[in-house]
Amino acid sequence: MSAGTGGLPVTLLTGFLGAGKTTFLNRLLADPALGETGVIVNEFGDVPLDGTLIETATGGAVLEMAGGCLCCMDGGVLDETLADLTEAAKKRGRPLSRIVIETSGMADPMPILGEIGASGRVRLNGVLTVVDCLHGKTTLADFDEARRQVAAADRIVLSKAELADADSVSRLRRALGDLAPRTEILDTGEEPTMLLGDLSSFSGESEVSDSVPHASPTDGDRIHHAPAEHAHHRHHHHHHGTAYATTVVRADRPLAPRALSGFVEVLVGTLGSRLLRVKGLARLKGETRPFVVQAVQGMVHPPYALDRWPDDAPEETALVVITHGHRDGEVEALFGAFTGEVATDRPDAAALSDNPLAIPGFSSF
Ligand SMILES: Nc1nc2c(ncn2[C@@H]2O[C@H](COP(=O)(O)OP(=O)(O)OP(=O)(O)O)[C@@H](O)[C@H]2O)c(=O)[nH]1
Repeated sequence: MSAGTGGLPVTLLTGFLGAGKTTFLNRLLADPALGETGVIVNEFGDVPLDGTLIETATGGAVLEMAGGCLCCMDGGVLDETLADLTEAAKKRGRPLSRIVIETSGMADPMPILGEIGASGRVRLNGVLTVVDCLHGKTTLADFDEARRQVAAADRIVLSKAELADADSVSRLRRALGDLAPRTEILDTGEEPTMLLGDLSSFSGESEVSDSVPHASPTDGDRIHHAPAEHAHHRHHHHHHGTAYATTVVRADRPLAPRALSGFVEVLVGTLGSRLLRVKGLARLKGETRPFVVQAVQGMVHPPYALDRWPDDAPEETALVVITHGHRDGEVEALFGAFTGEVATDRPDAAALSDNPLAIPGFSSF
């Protein structure tokens, strides 16, 4: 994407579900050389976690948009958000020197780039696309959104290289080279200024057409914007309504760690390639701190504790599960089997008797 002139520079940070966008962004934001950076985070699913994780890591100004998808929103929503973020920073006496927009993992970058281009107040610095070395190759083969994210990149940043073997990283690099032959591929370990600096000197695939190749703040301001309804979905290249399903499972009682880990492991095993993402906070027995729970496709990442519960989050377990292809109630049924929580969208008796894992006594965790 070629950069515009004038206005505050905006970098679009994209990449498929769980690729490592937030982790990478936290690393970048920790570098004082980057100056005051405003962040707009867009998550799919109504448990906003990325904003909390970024605030926790940086204490910076974060403006969060949760529960919708930026590329499906009405025109003008992003522009208003950019204005609010800039104003809030000015009021704090810390004017911004750049803005990063982290898209949701299923976002098509093109409509968002259109919105940035239409905004008179900012200029596009470029598009950074994070690609996960563990899952990138299959994700690129299976999901149009992932290919469009790569095709739009000015720079591609590889994450999780240390978890993958050298051969699969080379194969991934070749696949990326086919999709975006002129785009530089870097590692998340590069110098932050190199990664987030002026991207305009690197020309990626500056035109993304419809013919994308088919492969087989502690003191920060946080403003919540209500997402537009998906009914306003414009015609572009993804179909959240049908292809992806987002389920939120909740429990207000503290959970036994074994029940939680059992749920996540069996979910991964049962859903197989249909499972794309699990993330959220858990309230565990004997713990006052919340635990961050994360899985990306078949990989369960180690949970860790935050120092405290976010101010705006209830002290309860709330996990977002994103699947590709949906069977009604299956995620809720598994959660119920491990935690003793009944599915909320079905009559309790049915939820329990249909439960494939209802082992007597097990739900007493
Ligand atoms: N080992 C390792 N783990 C990583 C790396 N990058 C991300 N992760 C882990 O991968 C999981 C997902 O990372 P996130 O940064 O939340 O990914 P994301 O792209 O922001 O996720 P979504 O916003 O849900 O699409 C987390 O458990 C991270 O700790 C990496 O380079 N190495």
